[in-house]
Amino acid sequence: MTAATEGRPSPGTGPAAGPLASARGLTKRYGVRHALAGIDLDVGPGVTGLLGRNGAGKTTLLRCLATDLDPGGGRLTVLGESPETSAGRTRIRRGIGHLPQNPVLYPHFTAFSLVDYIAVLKELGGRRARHDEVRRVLDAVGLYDRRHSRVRRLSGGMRQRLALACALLGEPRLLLLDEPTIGLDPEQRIRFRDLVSEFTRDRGAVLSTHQIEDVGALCSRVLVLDAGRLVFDGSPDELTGHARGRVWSAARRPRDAATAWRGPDGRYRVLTPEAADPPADAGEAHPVEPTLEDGYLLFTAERG
Ligand SMILES: Nc1ncnc2c1ncn2[C@@H]1O[C@H](COP(=O)(O)OP(=O)(O)OP(=O)(O)O)[C@@H](O)[C@H]1O
Repeated sequence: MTAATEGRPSPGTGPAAGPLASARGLTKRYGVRHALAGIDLDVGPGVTGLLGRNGAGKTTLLRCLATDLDPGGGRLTVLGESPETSAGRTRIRRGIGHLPQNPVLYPHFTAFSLVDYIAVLKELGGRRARHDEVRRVLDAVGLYDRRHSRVRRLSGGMRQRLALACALLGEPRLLLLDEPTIGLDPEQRIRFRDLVSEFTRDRGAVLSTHQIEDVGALCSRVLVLDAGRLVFDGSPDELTGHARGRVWSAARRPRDAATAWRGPDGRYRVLTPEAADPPADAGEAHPVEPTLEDGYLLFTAERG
């Protein structure tokens, strides 16, 4: 079933020139712990992938961009606006869509009423245009047919898609997505990729994820955070290239590999610290083409 699309609100407006978001020396501390330790960053159109270990600072960065958290220091602009003033924060919130990690959804609401409630909070147009917009985003995430279902009766993946529908309301210029594909089945993940890819033809998205395949499939640029610092900023191909000549299929697990794991064929995928010959204790070994995951694993392994 297709939702009505007429009368939908126009994309969030605001200063058009310049990056969609820009940070200089951005810091955020929780007590003595630096969650962000001086981030310099410009976010442009397209999908920017944000990778990093658990606790690296990805959610903190997204929450600062979403004006949900006050950074402790540095300069930040989002959609050309500073979040330091109340008026600036309001304009940013109207122009972005934020899918937080572990979104809280009211269980007794129906899917439609929940998205409509968020649309009211976002002050999206009159009732008719707002309802058209609610139907549009529910349709976009494949939940239009479940619009009358109570949130508590939806599966985990459906709830995640419902939260994504809320983030898409009002055609924001910048989408901030914190682990959006958690719990999605493979079909819905592809649908999600297509949706975000179409969406970012003329807008931007920052996608924090541990699903490296999503980064390879969607992102023109990838950032790696490590202990609150930006340690890599480049294309997925460049990150993959980091592992070139350092990935082996080996008969045995060598002692000094950066990373090694046993595959279903009983052989070991071995990532070596240096581009050199395979480790002598790996037994029979031959080089294999690196993946984005190899590049990321080697890059983070080098940082201890
Ligand atoms: N509310 C909080 N109070 C105290 N410390 C916090 C808080 N939120 C995050 N932290 C700390 O800040 C650091 C960065 O956390 P953050 O959630 O941004 O990491 P992340 O990269 O998103 O991790 P993950 O991949 O596990 O979601 C961690 O050391 C974390 O323990």
